[in-house]
Order: sequence, then C-alpha cells, then structure tokens
Amino acid sequence: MIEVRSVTKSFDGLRAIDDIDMTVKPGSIYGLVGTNGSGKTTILNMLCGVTRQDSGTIMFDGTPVYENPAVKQRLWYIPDDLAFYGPYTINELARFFGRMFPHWNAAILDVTLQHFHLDRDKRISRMSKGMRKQAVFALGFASEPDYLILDEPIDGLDPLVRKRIWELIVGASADRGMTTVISSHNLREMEGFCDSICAIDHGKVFIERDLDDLKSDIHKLQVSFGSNASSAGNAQGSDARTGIDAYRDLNVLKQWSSGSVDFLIVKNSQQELDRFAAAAKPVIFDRIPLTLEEIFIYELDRGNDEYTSRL
Ligand SMILES: Nc1ncnc2c1ncn2[C@@H]1O[C@H](COP(=O)(O)OP(=O)(O)OP(=O)(O)O)[C@@H](O)[C@H]1O
Repeated sequence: MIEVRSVTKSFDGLRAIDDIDMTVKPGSIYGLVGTNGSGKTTILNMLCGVTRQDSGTIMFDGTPVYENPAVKQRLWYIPDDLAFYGPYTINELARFFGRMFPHWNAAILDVTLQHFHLDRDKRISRMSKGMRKQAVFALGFASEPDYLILDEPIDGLDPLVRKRIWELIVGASADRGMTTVISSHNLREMEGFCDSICAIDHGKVFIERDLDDLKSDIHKLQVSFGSNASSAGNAQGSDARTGIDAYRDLNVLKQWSSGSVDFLIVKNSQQELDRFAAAAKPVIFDRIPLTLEEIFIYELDRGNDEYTSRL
C-alpha cells in the first residue's frame, strides 16, 4: 500500500503540490490524470524518492521511500525523460541492474525483448523514442518490482506495443500482486485498465475514487416533459407544472436544452435518479453513461466555475 498524507512541494515560491492525500491499494492499477503542469511528474518523482516533499509523508507499506534503498529495490520507475539510459546498451544495463535488484529475472528480460524485437547491443540513445520506452519497460519487468511507477509511458507507443505493455502490467498485478501507479493523458486507455483514478489540477486532488464507483454516480440525462412544457433552460426552474422544480433535487454539474428536451450532467446515485423520475414523471428520461474523459472535463469545468464565481 502506498500512502501519501498532507504532502506539499514548492519550486521557487510556486506551490506545485498543495496538501495532497493519495491511497494506492496493493495489487491495484492507479491512474494519475491531470492537465499539463498540474503536478503529475512532481508527485511521481516524490513517490520514487527522487525528489523530497517539503512536508507530509509518503509511505510504502508503512516505510518512508526517501533515501531508503530497501524500498527503492522494490520499485521500478519509468520517467518521462529517459536520458539517463542513453549511453548504455540493454545488455550493459541488465548487468548493472542485475546486481542492484534482488529479484532480477533474466528469463523475463529475454521473453519481453523477443516480443519487442529490440537489439540488446544497441545504445539506447540510438533507438527511436518508442523503442527506448520498450527497452526500459523490458528492464523494469525483469526487476520483478512490487511497485511499478510510470510517467506517461504509453503515450507515443504504437497500438500493438501498448497492448503488450498493458497485458504485462495486468498480468503482473494478477499473478504477483504488483501495484502500478501510472500517469497518462490517454484517458480512454486509463479507463480500460485502471482500478482507481486520481485527478489533479493546480497541485490539488479533485477526484480520487475507484473507477467503478466514480462512473456509478455521474451521468448524462436526457429529459423531456413533453412538447407543451417549456424546457428548464427557458423557464429557469420557475414552473412547477412542467416538473422543472424537480431538477433542484439533483446535483446538476451542467445543463442545456434543445427544444423541449433538457440535457443534464448530474452527480447522483441511481436511487436518487429513480426517485427524481418517479416524482417528476418526465415523458422522456434517458440515462447515458459518461466516459472518464467526459467526467474529467465536467468535474474540471465545475471546479473552474466555482473558482471564477469566487473572483
Ligand atoms: N524542477 C522544477 N523547478 C521549477 N518548477 C518546477 C520544477 N518541476 C516542476 N515544476 C513546476 O511544477 C508544476 C508541475 O509540473 P509537473 O511537471 O509536475 O506537471 P505535469 O502534470 O507532469 O505536467 P505535464 O502533463 O505537462 O507533463 C509546473 O508549474 C512546473 O513548471
């Protein structure tokens, strides 16, 4: 289990990470998403003990990670910038890491390299960007880490390689309980593979949930009270006859209308929606599931609305 508690980090007076809490369950795949510059890389660097937080604690199974070789031997970090690996070949790196990591498994390296068709004697700096990532993945899996920490690793890889990498991650989680923390802007893939999602903006966590829970209480609704009734958008919720007042019982993130049909993004449980439909009796009431990308955008928009309304 990784536990981040009340962590802050500033650079030259800029508070890049602002009092965050995160809990990563053992064996899970934990997705870190956020806008550019929101603080993802800063968090991952602190998780790996590369950077030290200004305040707060980061614990791996109850033990701090910073300057702690015992914890670092159990984790593999793939940063966004792979310059460190550039001067070396895969074989040279395998010899180096083979001495550092107690569970080093040369057979896994062989199998993974066969899948990726990489030359073990070529310098990493001479490989393409995608091949460099594949090489560092292959080395990482050979270290059999308990924790795999990945900074935008799949972005820029071809679909076949991405599929193979997700198979390896999911397989290691299932077979030996490996825990993965992964940042990416590819929300579609994160939605397909992550157990939990942590979304950050301006250094603050604004969502941290199991993905299934997150998707079960945010919905898009299509509602109509019939062609004679004015839409909620037109009536501004003032006409009880149309059932419009009932929207006040919903937690509406966004609302717009087209003719007599209202579209709403709401944050409510299925039971609350059932109660709304039973009380308001709309002629049309459709619930459409939202993608992670849509949830992220609506939640972020709402945060910005709240922020701008305070100005
Ligand atoms: N070493 C540093 N010195 C000064 N400022 C930094 C440093 N590292 C990060 N920052 C600042 O901290 C903030 C968060 O940066 P970070 O790289 O963590 O964002 P990110 O979410 O990973 O962004 P992206 O999605 O664009 O990769 C930014 O405002 C960035 O300019």
